[in-house]
Amino acid sequence: MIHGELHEYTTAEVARHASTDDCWIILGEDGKQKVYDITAFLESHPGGPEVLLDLAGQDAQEEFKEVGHSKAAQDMVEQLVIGRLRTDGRRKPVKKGRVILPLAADDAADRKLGLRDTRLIGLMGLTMAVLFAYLLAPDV
Ligand code: HEM
Repeated sequence: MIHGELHEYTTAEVARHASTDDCWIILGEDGKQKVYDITAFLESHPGGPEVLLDLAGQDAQEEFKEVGHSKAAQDMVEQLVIGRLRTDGRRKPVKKGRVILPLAADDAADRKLGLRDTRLIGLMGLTMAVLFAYLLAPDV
């Protein structure tokens, strides 16, 4: 298929194809993403159908790269292309269940630490005040 003639799909359209009998994914670098119908390939995927179904209807580029797929796998992908992703200049939508969680947990830990620090500083100030009051108090 000639690249220029590929049909354009939106992320919303791709997202509607997310089941075992109708499964699309998005692959490719930002701005050059393509849409793939992987329904017929699910069962023959050497990595199993589950990993693909988890990403059904979504952008799977990051995960595809992380696995370090062979050149043969990358060539295989191109047999399944059905169109291009419509790019509207916006950032990619954040996917559900991404690595955002540990970061959020870190944030929470930071906030907790901040609160504890504030309390500690307050307590130190109070101790100093009492100490000074005691030291500076006129002798009886
Ligand atoms: C249409 C897209 C895909 C094609 C054509 C494809 C093809 C292949 C092929 C041919 C292999 C065998 C190893 C290799 O040659 O690299 C493989 C393994 C694997 N793939 Fe995919 N894959 C696709 C998408 C994905 C995605 C999105 C994931 C998401 C995590 C994934 C996860 C894996 C895993 C975990 C293995 C097993 C690696 C191993 O056992 O060493 N694949 N895939």
